Amino acid sequence: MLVGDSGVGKTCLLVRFKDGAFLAGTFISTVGIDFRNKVLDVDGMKVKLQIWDTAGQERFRSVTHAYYRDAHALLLLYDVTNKASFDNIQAWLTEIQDYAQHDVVLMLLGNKVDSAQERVVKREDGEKLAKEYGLPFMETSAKTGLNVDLAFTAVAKELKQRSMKVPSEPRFRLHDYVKREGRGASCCRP
Ligand SMILES: Nc1nc2c(ncn2[C@@H]2O[C@H](COP(=O)(O)OP(=O)(O)OP(=O)(O)O)[C@@H](O)[C@H]2O)c(=O)[nH]1
Repeated sequence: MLVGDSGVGKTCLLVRFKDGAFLAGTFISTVGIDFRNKVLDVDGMKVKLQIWDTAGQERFRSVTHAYYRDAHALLLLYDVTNKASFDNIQAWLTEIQDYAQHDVVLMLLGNKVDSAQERVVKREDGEKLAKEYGLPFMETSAKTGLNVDLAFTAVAKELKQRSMKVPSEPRFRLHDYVKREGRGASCCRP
């Protein structure tokens, strides 16, 4: 799920990743929520990502809250040419803490780095904030495509790894079940 202030470039980042194109021109703000699928090859395995693009505008906040719970990963964006969007990251993190799964994969992205002249948030500031919260961090450009595939692929890799991990403490063990049911446990031991 892509989250962050309105206008930071969430839709453009997704379109760049999905179609390899840049939506130049008039800014059409997302209404509510939208999604696109993309299948990625991660180390020889096909990983299907369903990517939800949320509206950054405050008035849609209650809609997006409902989607956090089911998100496995969040890309949290700010715009390097917009200081307020960077300052609001703290508030977004609070929101994520309140509504998302506690183990959600989270990455911080500073978008629009192609606009060097208008940049007001330094790379080091993004790095510092990410370090403070223990988050992976990248600077991206939906316009040039810089680091866009890299960011989504990093998330897909992490999700794939997690999905393949064998839980260290299985929630359900046949042996315990057999004992509880009063049947001879020995017959079911390997
Ligand atoms: N220069 C530059 N402009 C960008 C980039 N990404 C997005 N934009 C522009 O920023 C504006 C907002 O982009 P969107 O992707 O619609 O922003 P959003 O975060 O989805 O906004 P909401 O839907 O309101 O939440 C558009 O005019 C885009 O063309 C980028 O990487 N570089």
